[in-house]
Amino acid sequence: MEDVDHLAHERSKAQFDVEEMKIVWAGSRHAFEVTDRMSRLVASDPIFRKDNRTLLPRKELFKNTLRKAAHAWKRIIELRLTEEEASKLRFFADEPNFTELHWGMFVPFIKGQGTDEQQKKWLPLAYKMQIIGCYAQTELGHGSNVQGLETTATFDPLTDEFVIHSPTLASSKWWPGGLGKVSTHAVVFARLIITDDRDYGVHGFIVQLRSLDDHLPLPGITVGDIGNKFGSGAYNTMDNGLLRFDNVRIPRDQMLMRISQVTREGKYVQSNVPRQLVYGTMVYVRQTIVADASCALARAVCIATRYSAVRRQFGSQNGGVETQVIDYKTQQNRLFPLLASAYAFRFVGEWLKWLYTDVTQRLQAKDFSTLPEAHACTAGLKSLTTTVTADSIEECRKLCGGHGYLSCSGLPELFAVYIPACTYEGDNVVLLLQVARFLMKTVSQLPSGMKPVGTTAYLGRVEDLMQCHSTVKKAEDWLNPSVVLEVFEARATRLSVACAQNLSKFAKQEEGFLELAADLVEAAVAHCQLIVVSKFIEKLQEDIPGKGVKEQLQTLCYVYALNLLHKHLGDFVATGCITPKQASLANDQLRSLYSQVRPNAVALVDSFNYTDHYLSSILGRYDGNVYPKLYEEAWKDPLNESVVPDGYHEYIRPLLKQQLRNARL
Ligand SMILES: CCCCCCCCCC/C=C\C/C=C/C(=O)SCCNC(=O)CCNC(=O)[C@H](O)C(C)(C)COP(=O)(O)OP(=O)(O)OC[C@H]1O[C@@H](n2cnc3c(N)ncnc32)[C@H](O)[C@@H]1OP(=O)(O)O
Ligand SMILES: Cc1cc2nc3c(=O)[nH]c(=O)nc-3n(C[C@H](O)[C@H](O)[C@H](O)COP(=O)(O)OP(=O)(O)OC[C@H]3O[C@@H](n4cnc5c(N)ncnc54)[C@H](O)[C@@H]3O)c2cc1C
Repeated sequence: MEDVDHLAHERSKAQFDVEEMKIVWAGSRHAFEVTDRMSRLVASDPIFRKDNRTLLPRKELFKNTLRKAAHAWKRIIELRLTEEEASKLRFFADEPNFTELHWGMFVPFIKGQGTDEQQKKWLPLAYKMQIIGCYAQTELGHGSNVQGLETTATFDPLTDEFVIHSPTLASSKWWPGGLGKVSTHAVVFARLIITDDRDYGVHGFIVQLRSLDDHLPLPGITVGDIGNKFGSGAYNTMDNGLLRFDNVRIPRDQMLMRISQVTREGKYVQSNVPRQLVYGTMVYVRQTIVADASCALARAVCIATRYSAVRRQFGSQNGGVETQVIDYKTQQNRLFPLLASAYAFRFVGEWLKWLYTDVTQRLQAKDFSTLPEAHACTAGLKSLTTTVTADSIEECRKLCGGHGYLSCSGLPELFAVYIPACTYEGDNVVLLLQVARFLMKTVSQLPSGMKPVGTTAYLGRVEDLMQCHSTVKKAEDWLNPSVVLEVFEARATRLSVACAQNLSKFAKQEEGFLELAADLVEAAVAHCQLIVVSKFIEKLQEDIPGKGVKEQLQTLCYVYALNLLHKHLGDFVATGCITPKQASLANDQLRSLYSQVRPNAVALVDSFNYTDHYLSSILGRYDGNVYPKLYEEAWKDPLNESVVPDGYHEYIRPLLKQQLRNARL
């Protein structure tokens, strides 16, 4: 009972309107209403229970996932859910499965790359789930280097077909989610080869893999699961697959032909659009991964914050209660920047969604000018937010001490499910190198008078930013958005310009890129952090209703920025943006901001509006009733089903008897 009181008291200290903050977090009143309704629907349905997940063997686990996915689809149809509601329902069901790839990649790929006719043929089947699709790009030998893929699609003019073939072991498709056991169809990336034996590079094809009658692989197709992955439960609910083609024939019209076509005569026709549009689905998914990062981070932070308010260690005097661990400055210094990052990623995710919608509309009007920026922003922010989120989930586990290591804390499985986000949809370092390439191009165009726009507009003020020195004289001076923004812009500019200067010393730019890759990655990170800081500041310019809500967000924005400044002090001081004295003032200010966050911390994580079902964590329970529930949970473990364990007679008893005999000798 005592723990329940702790959180009630915490909630009573909040200095802002939590209900209004929930709406800010959700993005709008409508989004809040849909999210709230869907999360409760899932939480109240026993089929979506997930407390036994980590104990199930893979086959049972997988079958259970299929059951849940089928049940989710049944509910979506019965309740006539909209696309938005259906996607929220799947989100709160909270179990990676084939439907993510079907809805998240297969359908968007056909929408983005299919001609009107192709869309008319395939989309209705996919929408009704009469076919199930996946995204088969990566191969055993090549993932990052998409141009290096080896699967071939050779046009046969005699039959008007493509022959899909895996010429080497390394060309086996390897990793696609949903491929191993479920998908009937796949979008397959293969090198297009036309009769003249010319290789036209990588293109997307729709290939049927399994019979729609008995689910057996079609002739020429070898398909299966790639095996168990990191952690128990976790991502093992997904059937990541392998796939080989032995001269499999598909009709010509199954090459996705919006961007380029092969005619009946075998002529290659390139529409007047950049060929990179074939990577468009990756841009779309990277953008969704950024939004998803804020959710995963918020989930870990919610658990760690509530538990830190419940947990007490040391500091009792005269038999009084001990100190809540959340009151230790070290705990605050580790936890509150993560809380601030969750909000920061939420807002940059909202902005990125806007950017993606904008570039999509422009592409439809044949305006390709913002495509490089959209690629750089989605790649860079995907990399930054997933790296921070993965590291932060582990930090939250440590913030929960020993109990964080228990499965029922929810953190080990969250970590195991989340960490591949640093690799899929582009390895995070490879993606940062793409950002660096974009930055170097922008800097190299400055002398010709080219005015950078969008997220690189600050580079247009390169001369000022190379010279400026922060004017901060006292700690409170850091509580000024333009002061903060200026130092982040100056640091990003100076790191990019230094890289560009070093690159110019190489005779061949590609050689320079390889040699300076580590510095280039640091410049890219500085640029991406600047985007997050600036979008948080922009968010604060909006009219945000609700008592105290804006003030809380302001505090979190400064926590986010000043903590980054503290962590990357080397960059800021070495590039001369700030002095060591100003850095120390920033740290003083940060400490005082932590004191402002402290009374609001529990209410700030309540604002995520997560159900106990979604959190699946005894440490993060809304009521804070941690110890009785931990005690109860321990007894549910299969090891505790019998008092004396299986194996006692074979292995423990003989051992004990042996020792007894030895002792007597
Ligand atoms: C509805 C609800 C939501 C659902 C959510 C669903 C999501 C569920 C998530 C499920 C979990 C997992 C799924 C995982 C799926 C996958 O992993 S799919 C495979 C992903 N693979 C990759 O990401 C590979 C990474 N590699 C690449 O992207 C590229 O090859 C690379 C960017 C490294 C390109 O390298 P280059 O060597 O430069 O190659 P090239 O192709 O020649 O490019 C030259 C040129 O093009 C520019 N470029 C590159 N990519 C893009 C792009 N995507 N868009 C626009 N422009 C691009 C590049 O910058 C170069 O430009 P330049 O001006 O010539 O320098
Ligand atoms: C859980 C999961 C789900 C996936 N789902 C799918 C899917 O549905 N469909 C699909 O097609 N694929 C999928 N993938 C594959 C995924 O997209 C690739 O694994 C990813 O793009 C990384 O490529 P890679 O494995 O080739 O890594 P590699 O490129 O081999 O990376 C290995 C190391 O080399 C480094 N490296 C590589 N190139 C460079 C470079 N140029 N400069 C510096 N360092 C470099 C990387 O940073 C990394 O440290 C999935 C992967 C996982 C883990």
